[in-house]
Amino acid sequence: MGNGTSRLYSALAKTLNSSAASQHPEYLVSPDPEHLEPIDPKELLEECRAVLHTRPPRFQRDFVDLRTDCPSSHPPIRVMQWNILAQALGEGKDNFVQCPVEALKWEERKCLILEEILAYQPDILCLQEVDHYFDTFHPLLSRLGYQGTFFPKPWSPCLDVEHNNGPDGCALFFLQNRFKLVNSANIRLTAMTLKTNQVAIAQTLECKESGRQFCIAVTHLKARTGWERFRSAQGCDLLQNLQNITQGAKIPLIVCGDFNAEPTEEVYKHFASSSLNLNSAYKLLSADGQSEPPYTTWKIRTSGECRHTLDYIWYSRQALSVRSALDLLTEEQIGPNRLPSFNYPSDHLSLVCDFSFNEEPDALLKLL
Ligand SMILES: NC(=O)C1=CN([C@@H]2O[C@H](COP(=O)(O)OP(=O)(O)OC[C@H]3O[C@@H](n4cnc5c(N)ncnc54)[C@H](OP(=O)(O)O)[C@@H]3O)[C@@H](O)[C@H]2O)C=CC1
Ligand SMILES: [Mg+2]
Repeated sequence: MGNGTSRLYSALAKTLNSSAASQHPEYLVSPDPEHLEPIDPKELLEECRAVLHTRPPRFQRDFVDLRTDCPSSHPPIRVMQWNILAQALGEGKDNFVQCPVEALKWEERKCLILEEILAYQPDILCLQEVDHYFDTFHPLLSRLGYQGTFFPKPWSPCLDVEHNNGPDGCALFFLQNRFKLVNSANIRLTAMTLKTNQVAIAQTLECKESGRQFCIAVTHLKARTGWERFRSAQGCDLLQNLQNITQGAKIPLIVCGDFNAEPTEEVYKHFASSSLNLNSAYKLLSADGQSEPPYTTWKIRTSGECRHTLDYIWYSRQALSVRSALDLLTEEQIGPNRLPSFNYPSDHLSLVCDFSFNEEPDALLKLL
């Protein structure tokens, strides 16, 4: 084992002892990433695989080429949307009755999450249910070259769980060598003017290669049946905020989220028909380009099997094209006990898309 690997072991090991943070508000303290050594993603991946050696191999998922007519002179922007399952909720509240407790051990589940991120190497990472930001994801992803932002839920249900690691919330990471942060907004969502427990982060980024700007947002709307009107109001508030941030859709937009809403819900319809002119990227995987996938989350609770489409990547349909999207896991891969499991760390699947800017008509002529 070379020096680099030993350093990594200590980096990973450092994050393994994070449960101590529950006694102190240490989750609010983060080491200065400027003083941390960069990590080679390949070496970190090897470290994760070493920790996971007793587990079954990860599932194979392929990117589906969604050939667009538009040529592009710049590399695509890869965006990952993922509700990673808060550790405190998975162990303390979610009641995944078919998932063995050993499959939820943070020391290993953390490596499964990192393995998924490292396998697809997104340029932008939009996460929900993050309750290990300061002790795990921020230090490690900073060393991989990401700039991160975290916005915790004001009354995170994680705080009700014994030995919790602090509140869960949304996190947004982008690769610093590809983008420059132009502005950033942490948004506490309202519903009919009332402040709610749900949040969003919206950032305007500038691509270093092309100089083009776009806005990227991440959110996690209120869960559970009976809250459809509440989610709808939260969605309207988010759309209003995004209208302002994008100067009325002048700046192209990508919105990632666990909307906790099926495509039949009002909040979905608000997004689909908004004047921001958004399309849902994963519809493009369907034969007619009009249908959402059959599920993005699949679990078994005491109440029974829960198979739903709740997670989306919305994008400005005029300014951006989806070049490819990562296929979902099949029912066979997910297996009879559903998610989470020994080989997949969350009850939600990650969604990953490659975007490119549609060229302005003048630039397009030059490329042809
Ligand atoms: N500490 C305090 O003083 C206070 C604490 N609270 C806590 O906050 C909670 C409400 O917070 P809120 O943000 O509105 O929560 P939500 O209703 O949005 O759900 C919170 C989490 O629970 C998961 N969830 C969804 N359905 C179920 C289910 N059937 N069983 C178990 N978990 C589920 C969701 O995961 P997913 O999105 O993946 O479906 C989500 O991450 C209360 O239950 C309470 O515990 C509230 C106020 C004050
Ligand atoms: Mg959840």
